[in-house]
Amino acid sequence: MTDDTDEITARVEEAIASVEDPDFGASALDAGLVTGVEVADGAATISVDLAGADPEAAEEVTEALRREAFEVAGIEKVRVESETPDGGGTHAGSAEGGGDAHGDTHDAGGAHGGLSLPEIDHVIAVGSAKGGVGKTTVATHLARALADDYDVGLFDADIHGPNVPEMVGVEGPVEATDDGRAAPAEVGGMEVMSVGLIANDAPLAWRGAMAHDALTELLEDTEWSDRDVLVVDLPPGTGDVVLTMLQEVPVTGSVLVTTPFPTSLSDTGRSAALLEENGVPVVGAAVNMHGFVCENCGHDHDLYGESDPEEELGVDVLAELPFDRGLQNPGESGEGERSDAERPDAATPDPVADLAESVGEFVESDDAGPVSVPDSALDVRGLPPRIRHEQVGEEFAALDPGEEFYVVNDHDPSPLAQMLAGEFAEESADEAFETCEVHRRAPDEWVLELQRAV
Ligand SMILES: Nc1ncnc2c1ncn2[C@@H]1O[C@H](COP(=O)(O)OP(=O)(O)OP(=O)(O)O)[C@@H](O)[C@H]1O
Repeated sequence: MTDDTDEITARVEEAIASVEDPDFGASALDAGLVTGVEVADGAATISVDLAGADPEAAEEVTEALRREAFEVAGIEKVRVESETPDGGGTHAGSAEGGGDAHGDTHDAGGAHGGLSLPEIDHVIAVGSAKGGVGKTTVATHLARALADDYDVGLFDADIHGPNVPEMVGVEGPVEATDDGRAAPAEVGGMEVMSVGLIANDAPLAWRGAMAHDALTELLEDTEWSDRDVLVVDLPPGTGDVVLTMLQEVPVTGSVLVTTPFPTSLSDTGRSAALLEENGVPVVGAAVNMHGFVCENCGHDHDLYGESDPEEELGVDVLAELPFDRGLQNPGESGEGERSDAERPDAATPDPVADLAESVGEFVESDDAGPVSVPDSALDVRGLPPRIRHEQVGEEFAALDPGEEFYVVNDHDPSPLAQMLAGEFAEESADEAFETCEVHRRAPDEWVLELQRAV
C-alpha cells in the first residue's frame, strides 16, 4: 500500500465511522458490522457482516456507508460487499475453468454452500419426467460404461423405488466406517450407494420422514473414494426430492431419459426446462425403447417413426436404445450372464458407449468446469436487494463499450440482467450487452457475465 492509499483508506474509515449500527447505537465500525476497508485505484471496498441484521437496518447502514465513502476525496467508486456465509471473505476470487475430469481441479460444492462432496469432481444427474421409462437402466449402464475410463460412483436417489442395487447385483446392508459414515458397495469397478443398501435399523435420518433431507445426508455421509464422476439416478418427475437434489447438490450436468412416445417427449421437455431454471446444463437425452430388433428376422423395427425427439425436446439426443432384454440387467452387462470379474472384457452396447462418450466429453470440457471469475467481480451476495441493484447499475454504467463485467450472486442473477437491459437499452437487451451469460458455480453461487455493447 502506498502512503497515498494509506491516507485515503484512513479518510474512508474516518468518514464511515459516523455511520451507526442501529442495533447497538454505536459506530458500525466499532460494532463489528464493518469488517474491513480496502482502497485501490480510487475504489473503496467496504466489507460488512450483515448476518442476523434486520433487513431494513441492513439497507440503511449499507446505503449510509456507501454515501459517506463517496464523499471522500480520491474515491471514485465504492463497493459494499457482504461476508459470505462460508467465511470465504468478500471476493469472488478466481477459479480455473475447465480442467481434466481425471485431475483434481474440481470439488463438487462445499466451499460456497450446498452439499460438500470433496471426493467428487463431477456430478451427472440422470432424470426423467415419468417413471418406468428406463432411467435407472440408463443411469446404471452409463455408470458402468464410464467406469471403463474414469473413477465412477453411482448414487441411487430414487428414494421411493431404489432399484439400483438389484440392477447392479449388490445386496445391503453396507458397512458403517469407523467414523460413522456409510461405506459404498463396490461392484464392476465402481462405488454404489442407495437407500436400498441401508439396514432397516440404521441409526439414520437417512430413513426418516423428510425424504429429501435424508437423501442429501446419505449422499454427503457416504465415504466415497476420489471419484471423477458420480452418476445420480434421480427419482422420476419434478417433485421435492428432485428439486432438493438440484438445489443442494452441485450438479455438473444432466442426462434426460425418455421414450419416443409423444406425451413422454412433451413431459421431458418440461423436465429440461426445470433443469435449466436451476442452472443445471442438460448434456442431452437418451431415447429409450425407440424400437426393437426382431430376434427372428434381425431387423430394427422403429416403433415411433413419426416422432422427432430432438426437435420436441430442444436438446441433443445422445443415444437411442432399442428394447433389448440384454439391457435389462446391467449387472450382467448385456447379453448373457457375466460375472463382475468377467466384466472388463464385456462389450458395452453401442448406444450406451455413445452416451458415455458424450458425457465423458462433457465432463472434460470447459462447460463442466466452474466459470473463471476475476478478482474484479462484484460480489453482491448477502446484500439487501436495493443495494445489489444500485451497485450493479452504477458499475455497469461506468463500463467502457465492450468492457466485461462479472457479478456474483447467491441466486439466479437473470433479473439483474433484465434490470440492466431495461435501464440501458432502448428496445432490446441486445442493445445493452455484447454478451450476457448466466453460470451456476454452486447452488448458492451464480455468476452473471456481461460485456457492454460496443
Ligand atoms: N431398453 C430397454 N430394453 C428392455 N427393457 C428395458 C429397457 N429399458 C428399461 N427396461 C425395463 O423396463 C423396466 C423399467 O426400467 P427402469 O427401472 O430403468 O425405469 P425407471 O424409469 O428407472 O423407473 P422408475 O423410476 O419408475 O423406477 C425395467 O424392468 C427395465 O429392465
